[in-house]
Amino acid sequence: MSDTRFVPGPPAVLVLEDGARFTGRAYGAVGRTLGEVVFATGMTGYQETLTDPSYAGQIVIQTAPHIGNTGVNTEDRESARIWVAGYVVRDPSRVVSNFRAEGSLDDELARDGVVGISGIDTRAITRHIRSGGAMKAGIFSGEDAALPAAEQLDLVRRGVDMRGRNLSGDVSTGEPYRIPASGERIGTVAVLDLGVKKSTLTYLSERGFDVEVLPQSASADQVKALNPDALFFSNGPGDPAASDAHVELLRESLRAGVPYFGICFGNQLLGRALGFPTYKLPFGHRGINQPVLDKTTGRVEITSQNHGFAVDLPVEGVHDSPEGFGRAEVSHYSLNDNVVEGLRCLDIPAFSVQYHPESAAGPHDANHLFDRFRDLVIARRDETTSTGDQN
Ligand SMILES: NC(=O)CC[C@H](N)C(=O)O
Repeated sequence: MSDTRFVPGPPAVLVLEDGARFTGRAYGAVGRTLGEVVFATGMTGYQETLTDPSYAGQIVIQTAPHIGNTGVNTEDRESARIWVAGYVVRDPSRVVSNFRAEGSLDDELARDGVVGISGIDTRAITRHIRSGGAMKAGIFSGEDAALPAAEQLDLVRRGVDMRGRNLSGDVSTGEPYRIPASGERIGTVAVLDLGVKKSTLTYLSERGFDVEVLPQSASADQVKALNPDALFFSNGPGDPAASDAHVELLRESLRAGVPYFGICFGNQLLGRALGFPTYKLPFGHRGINQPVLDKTTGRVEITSQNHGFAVDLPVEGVHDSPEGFGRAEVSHYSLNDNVVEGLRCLDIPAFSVQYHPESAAGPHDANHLFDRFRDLVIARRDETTSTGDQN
């Protein structure tokens, strides 16, 4: 148990684009931050949530009231830093109490310069957003808390909209790197890092892939130079409609018959590559208790999710790809609201899910999808060996 004690910071205010104001105390860094306000319903796993790069540009409201109890540790980080644009909590733990803790969340937020606010009725704001939709917001603390309310609101309204936003360059690795297979080696997977989480790379390596991680700016030639047995696009922040270069990169690889698996942003980009549009959800899905039906097995999985956009397709039926990639179907959908949660191509070796089979945080119901990917790659390899197809 650490003796790090949380002392509530100076007054702070959360201002929403529609004019709503909620007062509290500074938590983490003191100052000003702007972003899109969204809520996450996970009862555990705040550290994994905060270090998920998909949250870049977003002010996250945690509906679980008590946050920070177990502090922070190196092992539970999903990336090198906290990525949320701001953090809104009800009741930060006064003490850190866990044998794995290396420090407090309050200090970690401050270290990464993340402005937060505590003492907020997070459930009330969640209900507000549930009816009003995700919107722009700002947290103002310290000197910024004293700015006139009209000025604060003006700053919030002039903030950047998540629609049309490409944030991949902010979160992706600058340089390629490699993680060797830790299981029995089956081949090489090229991973386009659009904001990848550590757990995803671990799962891929454990399934026998040498994992070649590429920056989001990678060219088709860079991918080809690796002669990969498979391609993977990660989760990531931003609007999939603003990622044309990634869509083109994916199309080129799909045309060459390279097996593909995508998670979250990688699902939206598969949808776009096939020629289907994406759209913005009213308030998104963020939490670790989201029920999804896997149509291919008839099983329900309780999944970890974090998305504000989705692929626009009817969940029933088979859909012809307007881009000439054959037939595709919705393989998974949300049992809460029928939103598309997975795609499966019937004529090319490609599939993807909108949710997070790597969990972290969340239940492990969907981990088997990494096996599905490995099996797809092995099947494709056996097929090309027997037909002499060198694609
Ligand atoms: N976790 C993700 O990959 C999120 C994808 C996308 N940025 C969305 O909000 O829908």
